[in-house]
Amino acid sequence: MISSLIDCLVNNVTCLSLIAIFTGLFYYYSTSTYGKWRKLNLPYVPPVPLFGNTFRMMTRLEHPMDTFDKIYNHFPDSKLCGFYQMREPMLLVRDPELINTILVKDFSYFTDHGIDIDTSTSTLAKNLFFATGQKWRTMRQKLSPGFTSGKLKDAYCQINECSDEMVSSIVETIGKDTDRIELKEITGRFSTDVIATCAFGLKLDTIKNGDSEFRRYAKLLFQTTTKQMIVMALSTICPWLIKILRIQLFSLEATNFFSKVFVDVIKYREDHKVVRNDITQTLIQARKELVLQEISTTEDKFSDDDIIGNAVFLFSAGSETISSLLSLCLYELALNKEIQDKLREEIYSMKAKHDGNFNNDYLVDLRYTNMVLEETGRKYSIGLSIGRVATKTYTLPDESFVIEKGQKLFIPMFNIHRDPKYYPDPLRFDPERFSMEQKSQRPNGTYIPFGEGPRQCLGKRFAEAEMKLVLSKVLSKFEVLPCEQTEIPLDIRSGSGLLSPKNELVLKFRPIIEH
Ligand code: HEM
Repeated sequence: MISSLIDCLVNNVTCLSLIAIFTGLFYYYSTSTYGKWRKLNLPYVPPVPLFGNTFRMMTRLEHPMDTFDKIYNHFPDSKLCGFYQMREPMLLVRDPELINTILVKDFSYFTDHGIDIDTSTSTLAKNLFFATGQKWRTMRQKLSPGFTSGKLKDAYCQINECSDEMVSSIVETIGKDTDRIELKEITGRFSTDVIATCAFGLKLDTIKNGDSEFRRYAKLLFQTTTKQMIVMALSTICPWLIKILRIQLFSLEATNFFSKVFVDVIKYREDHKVVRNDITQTLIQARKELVLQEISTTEDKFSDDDIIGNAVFLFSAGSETISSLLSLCLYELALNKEIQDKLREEIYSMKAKHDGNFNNDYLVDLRYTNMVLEETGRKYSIGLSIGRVATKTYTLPDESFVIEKGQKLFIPMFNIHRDPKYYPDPLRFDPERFSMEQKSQRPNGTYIPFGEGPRQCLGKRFAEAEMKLVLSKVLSKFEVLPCEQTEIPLDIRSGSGLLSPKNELVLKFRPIIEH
């Protein structure tokens, strides 16, 4: 009896000791990085064990936009401050001049995005955005020819066709029973059709025929799911576990769907010797040089998966981003009638000047439209932030701080774009902020919706041309107005990885007679 009591006690003590040791080790591990900013004497937001400063974000109690807003505003007078994303020490760069130095002048120290992702687990992860070092440099060089102004000119005609389809679809809807149009859906269908035809020669007709698998899967790729949040959390706590278990970050269903489509497109073009002046052709050329001829070195080996991964990335980057920004632009135009009228006046007069040719000169002449789009990109920086990692140790130009190799940087573009120091009354939609005069008064690094420097968005010019063309067509035919279903103010905390309207975005479309 006594011996069994002793056994039980010993067992319990062993068990409790093990739990205590494990808890102690776990606590130590989860907080072991938290001394970094204190030691470096950098202002920082005090972290909580394991979650750092991102507990509410990681548990989805708060949108990332709100989490980073609080961190950004914590130290209004600091150039740099620290925070912890789970246990990862992050350096938040608040100073625009320094941001510009990092992105442009001293880019060679900060060439990578600093996203921890095991590219061997998913075809989709093998794309330019996640690529690092020499592999990024080689692939960027191969893909850039697909986005030159010459290639863009070839795309105008296809973008115009899709814009006409969008106008017809609005006319059809209005002719039926309602003049209310839900913008997220129609702009999403439009941008899906544009990227499919311009980049891959696929005529999807999503606008005419309703939802398509392409649109469904493209949306899926940008959605931040609970699984993704868990994988992201795990990748900062125990990255080795993700590697061992080969956990996929992206939807396998969507990855398989797109992989099959693009394998088929490339195979068809090669088998039938079809040559077109588009992004697929650029990818085929990259495949020839990097995969088939193996021009690359061992440091940057490429496989067919790299080609497919980039095709899928370009497809999704080209559809979801434009659809969000276009919806937000039309929303602001509906709420700001004078700006809309001024924009329409410019479209009419430039159409007359260029005899109705929507060519490059026409687009260059759309100066006010450009200002409207710039202001949309400022107020709604859909990417929220830009990431970089120091690929070499870097001393700040004023020698006040050393950024050590491997340090991840967080560039808060959304917050800079809404900082009253650079943009007074930041929630007011005012394209005049982008007049030559006002622009020249702002420091570099205060306007970066597409990033900046050698790693700037590859599709920037494509995106700008596409939005100018579709606005030209739609606003020539319709006046957009708010209605009782329009959400004011608009909540942009959507569940996708991008900032975009959380709920339906409904506007009233009133046909106008073009003069
Ligand atoms: C309104 C539309 C868009 C916005 C606001 C946007 C924004 C961005 C941003 C902020 C980056 C990161 C830049 C950096 O790290 O400095 C980026 C990268 C990228 N974007 Fe876009 N983008 C848009 C449309 C597009 C389109 C239409 C495409 C292609 C069809 C595209 C392709 C890419 C690629 C390939 C990268 C990675 C570049 C690299 O790492 O070298 N984007 N974009």
